[in-house]
Amino acid sequence: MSRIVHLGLGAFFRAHQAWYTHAAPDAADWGIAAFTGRSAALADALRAQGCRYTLVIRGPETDETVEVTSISEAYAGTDAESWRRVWADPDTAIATMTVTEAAYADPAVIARLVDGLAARRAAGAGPLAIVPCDNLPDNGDVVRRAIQAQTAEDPGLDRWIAGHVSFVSTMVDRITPASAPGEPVVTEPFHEWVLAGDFPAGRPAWQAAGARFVADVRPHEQRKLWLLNGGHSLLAYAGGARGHETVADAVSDPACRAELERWWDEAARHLPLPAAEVAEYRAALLERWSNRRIRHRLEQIAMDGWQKIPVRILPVLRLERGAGRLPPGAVHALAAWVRHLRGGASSARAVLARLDPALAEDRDLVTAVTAAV
Ligand SMILES: NC(=O)c1ccc[n+]([C@@H]2O[C@H](COP(=O)([O-])OP(=O)(O)OC[C@H]3O[C@@H](n4cnc5c(N)ncnc54)[C@H](O)[C@@H]3O)[C@@H](O)[C@H]2O)c1
Ligand SMILES: O=P(O)(O)OC[C@@H](O)[C@@H](O)[C@H](O)[C@H](O)CO
Repeated sequence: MSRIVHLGLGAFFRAHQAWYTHAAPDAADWGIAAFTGRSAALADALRAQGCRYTLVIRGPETDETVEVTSISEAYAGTDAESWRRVWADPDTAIATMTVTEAAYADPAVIARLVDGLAARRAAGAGPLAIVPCDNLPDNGDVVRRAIQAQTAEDPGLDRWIAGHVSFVSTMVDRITPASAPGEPVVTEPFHEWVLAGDFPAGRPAWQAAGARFVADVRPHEQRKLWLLNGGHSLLAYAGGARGHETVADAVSDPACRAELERWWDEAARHLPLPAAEVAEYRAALLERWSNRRIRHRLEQIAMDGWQKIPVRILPVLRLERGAGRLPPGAVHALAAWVRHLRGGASSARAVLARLDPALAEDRDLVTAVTAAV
């Protein structure tokens, strides 16, 4: 039986949400019907293994191997008939997604959710929770607004969604490098999942596996997006330029490490959290990133900067500029990204203008980023 439908059968989903569901004490009641983004290859490979797969939890010295059994069905993203059937099933209580940050701006992705919701409404299958698990602030709200933009001309569906669908915002964390279809998924021992929102048709006892249910996910999200993901992006661009291949390589380079610490100092000033908690998180990140047995490639992290920089670096940059400061850590992160983009016609000003026209008018900032490129 499947009671969760998932979109985006990538490595992270298999290391995180599927693992949490597998590890929950009531796992037997909660199968997952998982859909790939588009291609059939991963769904075929998974089905050939009875939907079971190996998760390698890779510590600094040893591996733990888990056979994850929470996926009950696997389909190609193009299988619209199965998609609608699962959404229309009254047993389905939750829809999760990991489709990359870029996909939230893709109307076709949102249209698939709308299609599923319309099938559910037509079947009278009752309420459910939508739980996005990508690295975006207020991801529940982002999906709600994107869906509303598409259902504005269908007031019946719009009202049904308002009365039956809960949008849960989440902070998700578990470093999981890319893996090929059929290969085990490799992940780190650390895992974190913080969720805010209702589950009107129930949920697995994910808390038993370490998930936390809170009223407001924002402080957790900012800590993770600014320190971990912002630090990752900085290392990806600055470390890549210095010839490093992985996060562990870059963070062990004193020049990259100094830039990282500067960025962290700036971000920490704006986190609504006790200083001791932030210091502990920074220390834990350095330990996680120095695990050389996890080969997390900078090239993978550097992708889609246009979606990542606005949520990882810009919030802190704006707060610093608002306080009249020209923050060297954020400036260097932007400069490293501009350098990474160069080769095309990008200049610091053009990059800033695409991010936010107001930033491109900030002459001191443009001059500082240009000088640092
Ligand atoms: N890998 C990590 O360490 C990690 C940690 C926390 C959060 N995340 C989040 O999970 C996302 C996916 O990471 P991953 O490691 O699984 O990557 P991945 O490349 O293994 O998987 C990405 C998935 O997204 C799907 N996808 C991409 N574009 C799509 C589109 N336009 N429509 C529908 N589906 C689409 C792909 O088909 C694939 O199933 C990240 O972008 C991030 O937001 C990842
Ligand atoms: O997965 P992306 O492409 O959103 O970002 C790359 C990394 O910063 C990210 O995957 C982190 O490893 C992850 O967010 C840790 O939980």
